[in-house]
Amino acid sequence: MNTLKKALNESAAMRWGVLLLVGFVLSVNYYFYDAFSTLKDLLRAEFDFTNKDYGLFVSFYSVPNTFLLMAVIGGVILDKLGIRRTGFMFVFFMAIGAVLTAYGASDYYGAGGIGYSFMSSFMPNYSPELKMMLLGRFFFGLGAETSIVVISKILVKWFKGKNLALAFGLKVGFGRLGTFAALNISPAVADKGANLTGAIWLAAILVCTGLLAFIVYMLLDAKLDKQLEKDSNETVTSKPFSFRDITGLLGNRAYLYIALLCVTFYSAVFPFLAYAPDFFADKFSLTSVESGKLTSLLPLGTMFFTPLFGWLIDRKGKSATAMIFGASTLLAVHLVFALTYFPPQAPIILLGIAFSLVPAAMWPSMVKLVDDSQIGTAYGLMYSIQNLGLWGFPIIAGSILDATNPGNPEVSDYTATILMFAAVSLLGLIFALLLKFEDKKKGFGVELPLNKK
Ligand SMILES: NCCCC[C@H](NC(=O)[C@@H](N)CCCCN)C(=O)O
Repeated sequence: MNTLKKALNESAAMRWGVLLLVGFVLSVNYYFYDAFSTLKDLLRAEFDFTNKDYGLFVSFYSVPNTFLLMAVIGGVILDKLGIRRTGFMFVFFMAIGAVLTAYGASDYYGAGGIGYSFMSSFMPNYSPELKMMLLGRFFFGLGAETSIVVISKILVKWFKGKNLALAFGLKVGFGRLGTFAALNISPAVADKGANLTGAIWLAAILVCTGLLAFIVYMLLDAKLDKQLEKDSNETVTSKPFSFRDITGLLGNRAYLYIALLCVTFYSAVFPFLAYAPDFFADKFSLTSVESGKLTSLLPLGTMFFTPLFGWLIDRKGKSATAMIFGASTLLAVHLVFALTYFPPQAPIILLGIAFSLVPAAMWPSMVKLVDDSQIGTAYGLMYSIQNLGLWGFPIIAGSILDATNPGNPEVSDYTATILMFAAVSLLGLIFALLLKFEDKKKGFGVELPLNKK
């Protein structure tokens, strides 16, 4: 009889339970990120947000990750402090940031609550509400990006050798579920402005429940470590972090092209999504609930398509071609949105296909381009570069919108803004093509099935 007790990660039920738990943390992260896109008009009506103010608010998520290189540093901290301490710290930052944002939008704060007079004492062009919400978004972003890296490491710990690729595909699916929920729930709760703060507090409370879920995960993680008779500190990498790793990666043309594809592709999707409900509402005369539902077709499709494309690419390869196809589709969809009144349902589904193809092909391709020992730094750096776009493009989009719609009217013309997203998609397509040529020249094997390095 086998007297040895099975380790927790040997149990399939435990593994999928862990995926549910950390998937929930990722869902609330994406929920909060996307909860404001259907509230854009209400923020304008309630707090006098210009389009640029709104863009600034969306982009503040990326300030710590880009300018303080937090996505890279977070990965280094993770390797040093381990999953539990790093995860708790960064999910906590996320929760603090979410609560500060909701506080900034609350009636109590607006009526001169704690911090109001301080926030009124500088930069008078920005309202005290906006400044408090920016501070919140900063801490939320600081925690959110590194917590995504922590969750990847948790999945490796529990699923290595046991459906890891599927677990990663489902992880992205959990993120999209959060976006889908935000686009549907947020405008319904806000009730045309009657309960705007309620919708923001709901998003903040969800992030706090994510912190509770992470604490539950920490108990399982500690138990697993005990069973494996090793402290998570033992996961420390033997190789210390060096800035030369970064310069080395940037000297690898294939890495550079995939990082540039990452920033351009995601900049034409996430910042677009932040404006999409308002764009659809204005162009097709929809209510915020209807335009939220329409936009949510995109994350709904990606929930299913991303794992499916991941599974296909695992077996058939053709990652570089998939990225070219995804980037061209994105370009075509933005041109249709900008220049025609074609019913938006079909293009948004196509956008969902593009938004599944590129992530499913791009993230795993990294293993073909860089050495295993550099993979953490390679992803961290790619996140930081990506965040540069997630920081800049919401502001650029808002500025174009303000410039082409003087007087901040209720119904805006989005043509120039969406053409800007089309131009960014075109750059993405060029980088995808360059990646394919570079791969052909150097023989990295990006087109081969993933299990053949
Ligand atoms: N293993 C990498 C998965 C990344 C998924 C990717 N997310 C990001 O790129 C984040 N850095 C940015 C998220 C911003 C919105 N929440 C994705 O496709 O979602």
